[in-house]
Amino acid sequence: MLNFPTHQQPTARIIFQSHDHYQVIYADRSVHQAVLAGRLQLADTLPLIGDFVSGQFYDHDKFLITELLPRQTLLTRASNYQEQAVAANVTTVFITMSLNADFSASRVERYLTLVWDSGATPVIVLTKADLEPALLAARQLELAAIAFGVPIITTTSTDPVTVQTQLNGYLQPTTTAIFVGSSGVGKSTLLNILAAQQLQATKAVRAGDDKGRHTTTARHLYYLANGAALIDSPGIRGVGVASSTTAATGQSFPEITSLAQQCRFNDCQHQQEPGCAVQAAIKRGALSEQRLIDYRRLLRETEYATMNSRQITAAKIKRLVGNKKNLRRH
Ligand SMILES: Nc1nc2c(ncn2[C@@H]2O[C@H](COP(=O)(O)OP(=O)(O)OP(=O)(O)O)[C@@H](O)[C@H]2O)c(=O)[nH]1
Ligand SMILES: [Zn+2]
Repeated sequence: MLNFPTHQQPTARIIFQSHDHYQVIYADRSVHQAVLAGRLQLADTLPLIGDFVSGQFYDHDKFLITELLPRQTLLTRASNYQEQAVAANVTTVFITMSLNADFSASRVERYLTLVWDSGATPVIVLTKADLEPALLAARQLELAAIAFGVPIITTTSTDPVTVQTQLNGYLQPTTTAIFVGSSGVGKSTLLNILAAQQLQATKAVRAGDDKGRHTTTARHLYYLANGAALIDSPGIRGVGVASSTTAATGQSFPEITSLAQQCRFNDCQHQQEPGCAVQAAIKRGALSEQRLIDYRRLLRETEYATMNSRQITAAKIKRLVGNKKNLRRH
């Protein structure tokens, strides 16, 4: 039997969700199609993958979800400045990054913020060590400098036995782990090794798929034999963890960066400040206003990418209040 919270009504766990279609698993590992009771459909907080719910069976084996049980943790990400829930009751987040093209220490930093915010514990997992043996030591060192004691595991799918021994220590019967990371870094591959069976069809070459391989498009929760739960999730590159930095934004807009050096104030926001060289350039037609708008948008996105959810909300409110003040002035 799986390790579920006890409750007076039958308790199940959500292992899949697509719009209003749910799948739940029972403590005896039986899987059932499920729907939300009408009352829950209108609630502020909808059940999501990883949630424990209670309810009752109908039509023999279908499950009616009538109550969402309290969450221990909630993993979210920022998407279009909106906080978006990823999974509930996750205890361990494997921040998965490949040692080749995908590698970025600053992205790991942003993932770490997301994970600490959620209440779960992070573990950094580097994949594809076989592809970049020469870079391995330097990249491990680079990460160690920002990890502050968070475990760093190095894996290669060419050595599945070592993958299992390295990761099994983090997979207790009470664990719910999730793999997050860009598409193609090898999350499904690790999951398959851990489950020692094909849970996700990795590398399944399908006609019409130009990448020639399966891509995870929906989140699923799986239970391992020992009772540990694992969630596979689609790549979340660029969603809440934008890969560009504020400095990189400046590099993409060199003309604005150089104009800004002529602004009267060092911290000029190029709005209505006196002596703003950027606004002056727009007035005389040397710079398009759209360019400044694009610059601001990207700057904002990269700022948000480094903030936690509370900071994002605060920044949004500040911006809103600031805008209202500006409106009143005109
Ligand atoms: N050389 C090498 N290839 C790997 C390794 N791990 C995974 N791959 C390959 O990388 C490709 C992508 O692996 P997946 O496991 O599907 O990646 P994913 O992170 O689940 O990707 P999404 O489902 O798109 O999020 C596959 O062709 C794997 O065989 C590794 O350690 N070494
Ligand atoms: Zn300015």
